[in-house]
Amino acid sequence: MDPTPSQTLLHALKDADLMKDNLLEQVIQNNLTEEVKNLLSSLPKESGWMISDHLYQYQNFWYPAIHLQALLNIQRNFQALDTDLVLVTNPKCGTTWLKALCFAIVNRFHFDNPKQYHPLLTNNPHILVPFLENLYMIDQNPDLSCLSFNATRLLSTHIPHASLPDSIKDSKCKLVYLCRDPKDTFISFWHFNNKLRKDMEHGSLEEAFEKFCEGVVEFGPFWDNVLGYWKMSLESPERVLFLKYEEMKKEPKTHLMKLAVFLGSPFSAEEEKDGVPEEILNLCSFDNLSNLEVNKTGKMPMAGFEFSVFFRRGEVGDHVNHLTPEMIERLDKITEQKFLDSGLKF
Ligand SMILES: Nc1ncnc2c1ncn2[C@@H]1O[C@H](COP(=O)(O)OS(=O)(=O)O)[C@@H](OP(=O)(O)O)[C@H]1O
Repeated sequence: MDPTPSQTLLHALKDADLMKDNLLEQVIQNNLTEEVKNLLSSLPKESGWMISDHLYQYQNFWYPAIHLQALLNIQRNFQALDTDLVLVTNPKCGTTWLKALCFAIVNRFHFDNPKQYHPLLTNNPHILVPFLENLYMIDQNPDLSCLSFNATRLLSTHIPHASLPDSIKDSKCKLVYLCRDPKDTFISFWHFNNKLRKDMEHGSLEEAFEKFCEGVVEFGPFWDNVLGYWKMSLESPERVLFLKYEEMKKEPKTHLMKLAVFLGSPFSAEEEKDGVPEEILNLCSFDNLSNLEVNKTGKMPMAGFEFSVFFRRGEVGDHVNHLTPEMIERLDKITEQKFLDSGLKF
């Protein structure tokens, strides 16, 4: 089958910097179907503060055009399997870490000597556990057979619960949701955006903060994205494991053990004695991953940006170095109000 014009363009741009010369906008326009172009013209629209020029509100959440196209493709065509494992996050909440941990847990019997060889040593976690949005961005119905590495297909998404495809809602597949303090999430977003935009205009932190507070951010409002999965985890704890980045940082081993049990692959007493959980934690640690050659110099296929943008500080509380006390108070108030009566706290 001949490649579509957008596939040809993407191929040619494989190593290019999409952020330069507005190439990203060209790719986006090339990949939108007439249906989505028409839909976009009817949706509420805001100027974006991340890499996308604009965000569109669909089913109460905000998306760049290319992700809206992907969402419609996913809603229409993605067929979940009961054995799938879907990792869900708001962007910048620790997705890369969660992907690495889950990949290492689920595949540990294939690579029982991670010091010798492990795919995480030579591949970025986003390659091993791809975003559904990326798979469905260019292709309306991509071949997912490459994901069947073993019985469990590992996938990830930022799609809010309300917009998940029916096939995920109706299947028995498991979901792990990882959330993070919105103040640190916003700051992580802010730095990520600036790295991607390089020498292009960044806009001010204050403007971006205002948009974030209003909920205008990819796959946001942040709080609504969290609440959808929080409620599902309360209703169906066997299907959704709800985790917090801060708690994982504080007690990594406890959470790794919890993850393994939830994923149906608990560590045996012998594995514990042999220090397998510690080995996995070390393999997936910020220090280890961020210092691997692949993550220092490798690039995200098609998008062209460096894998290093997924690693910054990996700490809790960095927002105090960037937000004023007034900003902190404002975000905390919004969080308190949004999570009121939900039992969720940060
Ligand atoms: N292994 C590991 N352990 C702990 N923390 C880690 C790890 N890898 C990445 N990070 C930090 O996670 C932040 C990036 O978030 P995401 O991975 O969710 O980004 S993305 O949504 O996939 O683009 C970003 O947080 P900040 O440092 O606060 O910006 C990364 O540094």
